[in-house]
Amino acid sequence: MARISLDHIRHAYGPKGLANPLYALKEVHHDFDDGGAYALLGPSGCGKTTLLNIMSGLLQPSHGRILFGGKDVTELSTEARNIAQVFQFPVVYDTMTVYDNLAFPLRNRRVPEAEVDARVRTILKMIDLESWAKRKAQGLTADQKQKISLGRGLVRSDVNAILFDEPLTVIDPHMKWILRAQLKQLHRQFGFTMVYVTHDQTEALTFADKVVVMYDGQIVQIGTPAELFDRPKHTFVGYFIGSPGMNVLQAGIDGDTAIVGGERIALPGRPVIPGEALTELGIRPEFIRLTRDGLPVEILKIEDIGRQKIVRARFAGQPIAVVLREDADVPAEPKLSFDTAAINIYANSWRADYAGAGLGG
Ligand SMILES: Nc1ncnc2c1ncn2[C@@H]1O[C@H](COP(=O)(O)OP(=O)(O)OP(=O)(O)O)[C@@H](O)[C@H]1O
Repeated sequence: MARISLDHIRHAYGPKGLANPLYALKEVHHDFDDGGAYALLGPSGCGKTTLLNIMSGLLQPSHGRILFGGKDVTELSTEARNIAQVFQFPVVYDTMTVYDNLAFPLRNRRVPEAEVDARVRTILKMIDLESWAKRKAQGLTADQKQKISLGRGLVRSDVNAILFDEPLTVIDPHMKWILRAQLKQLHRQFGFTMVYVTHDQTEALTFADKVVVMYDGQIVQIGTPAELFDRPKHTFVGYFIGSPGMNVLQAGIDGDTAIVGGERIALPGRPVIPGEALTELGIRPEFIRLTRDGLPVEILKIEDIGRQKIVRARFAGQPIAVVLREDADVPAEPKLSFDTAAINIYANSWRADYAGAGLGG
């Protein structure tokens, strides 16, 4: 296992030496800790696969270096980096048995046969294909084949890291939960450094200790699921994590008060706003209540989604969502109350710290 350091990495596809290249990765400067379980989360086209392929050596970055345990591996091939990689679609040898497919990476490295057998049996059990061990892979379904790909990624215990690129896309939903839980358990047991690409927030939040949120070729926040929920660093994180996402309202700032369409909202402190920034107020729907006293609001509709109600409303001319417990009463003429401590202020889309309030970070 190794710490993976990305040292000022940037990447542009297409011919080298263009005056104004279009960067698929703008600037990534970050360390992935030895033994960490990370998810790279973001929408389609934000650069997740590009970043993963730079780590594995499938792609050479246009700028910057990549280090494993402090050693520069930028010029090294995938094989020389000693990485296991699992892709979105199955990569299996159809003419080999399921057992031999799993044994292949170990036999390739001349691991003693007794050890090969022990490891392959463990993995067969994990992916629930024990009864298929002696059958040729060509007869399997796409999702069984993908389980073999996953198993091949996990069979070696001596890799520097295991990289997963949306590995559960073709797996049925029930099996997804099981495999994800097993990956997590394997991580706890063996301490592999794991990097897992996904655009699915549930997948990212359940798998990873640290979620790396990417947007438009940049890492916008790295944090625990709780940090991403409570203190989104960028309005995109607020919007992308959570369902519905964070409310983002255009707001003016007057000391420790936000002004939204003429309504004054107390803040937990005085936000530090650089120069002429565009300012917004962010609050998650879970931290707004409908009360008898408070700010005027127009209710548009109430969606009952089982254990919760989502209230869609208009506040000071802007759309707003409120999440209520299923049994919560909505007063006859409801008003809005914000949980002051849960309000984040954004300047040019980035979260501003509150001066001296100890809420930064
Ligand atoms: N081989 C390529 N040549 C040119 N442009 C590319 C190539 N691969 C990716 N891109 C572009 O680079 C950007 C980042 O793509 P990337 O595949 O890394 O994103 P992603 O977040 O993994 O998306 P997805 O979830 O759809 O796979 C996109 O604009 C994409 O069109």
